[in-house]
Amino acid sequence: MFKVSIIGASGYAGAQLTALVHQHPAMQIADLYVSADSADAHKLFSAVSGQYAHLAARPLTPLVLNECAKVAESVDAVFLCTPHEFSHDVMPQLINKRAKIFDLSGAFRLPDLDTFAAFYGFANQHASIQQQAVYGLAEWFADDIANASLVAVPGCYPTASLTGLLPLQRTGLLDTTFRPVINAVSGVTGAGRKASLTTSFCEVSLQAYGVLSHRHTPEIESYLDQQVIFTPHLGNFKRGILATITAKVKPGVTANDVEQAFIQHYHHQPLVRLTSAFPKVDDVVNTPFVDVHWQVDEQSHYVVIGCAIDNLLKGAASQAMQCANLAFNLPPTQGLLP
Ligand SMILES: NC(=O)C1=CN([C@@H]2O[C@H](COP(=O)(O)OP(=O)(O)OC[C@H]3O[C@@H](n4cnc5c(N)ncnc54)[C@H](OP(=O)(O)O)[C@@H]3O)[C@@H](O)[C@H]2O)C=CC1
Ligand SMILES: CC(=O)N[C@@H](CCC(=O)OP(=O)(O)O)C(=O)O
Repeated sequence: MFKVSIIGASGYAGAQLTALVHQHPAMQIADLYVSADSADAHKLFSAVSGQYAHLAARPLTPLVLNECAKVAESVDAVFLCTPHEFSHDVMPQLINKRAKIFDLSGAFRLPDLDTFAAFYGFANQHASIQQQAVYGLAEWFADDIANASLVAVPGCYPTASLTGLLPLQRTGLLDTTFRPVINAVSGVTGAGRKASLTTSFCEVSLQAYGVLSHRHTPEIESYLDQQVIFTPHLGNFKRGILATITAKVKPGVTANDVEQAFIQHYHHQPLVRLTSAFPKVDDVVNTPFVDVHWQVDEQSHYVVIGCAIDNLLKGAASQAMQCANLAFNLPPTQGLLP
């Protein structure tokens, strides 16, 4: 059995991951952590996350910062489901110990440190750690993930966006003079569990935010190798992301070329479902799948691609688990599908 500790276990992503580890046949939970001064310190996980009230009673342990190295020495995997700043600050203590590290935050996703500072508002001061980080988009970087000591698990919007665009980009079908336009709507859990005015029940109403400035724009561009226009929206539902992407293919590219690109890249990927109609959020919520569908207009060369995921699963916890399965040489869907 692989021993696993989860830091940030009381948050939305951390609680989901805790449940996934619990049901995984080859993993066992060692410790669940919250911050040293957390209001939830010493409470039971099952009491804080009532959805998991049926799980065995486990305390949320306050994490003493200078003891993080010990955590990484005592287990096989550490999942960080914590704010970007915390993941950044703690990483020197965690990395290159016994544990493989899976960081769900954005701290180590952007290889270009100037871009990182511009979009995150603080500097990534660990350039050598950044060089060790592997991007955890499981279907696309499986070999690197298998050998990584630090996996930077992608953001939820980039997972949906890159899954839709990479097949066309990698097969050279995209008209690169046209920036793909990504409009995506996320459920409110995407913003995390902490109370805020923007995400309070009476305030949430479908609205664009982060227009032309969201930190997921450079993340998508870094791994697509192509500039995009990305507009996120907050929707008045709890879970799920629907990304609708408008791109242009090169003149002469047919609908069949586009279909073959998706089939070639995804026919052997059990968690990518090429659906027969544009995807619905409800079909992926509480599942580890990404659903993908597209339509091509051969006259105008436009293609519209729809991708749906559960932001807390394929957009966070189940993708982290896919990465851990790859890193431990386990079947990629183990613990994720019945
Ligand atoms: N929600 C989503 O859809 C997605 C989130 N992510 C990323 O995953 C991470 C977690 O997100 P999410 O679950 O939404 O956030 P939440 O705000 O719901 O949870 C954050 C968790 O981190 C803990 N925490 C905060 N500060 C510290 C600290 N200094 N030391 C240890 N634990 C700490 C919190 O507990 P406490 O404050 O009580 O200590 C809580 O358990 C973030 O980096 C987010 O950007 C990535 C993809 C999708
Ligand atoms: C609805 C909502 O607020 N979503 C979050 C993205 C969640 C995510 O993917 O998180 P990280 O990239 O931060 O890890 C946002 O737009 O900031």
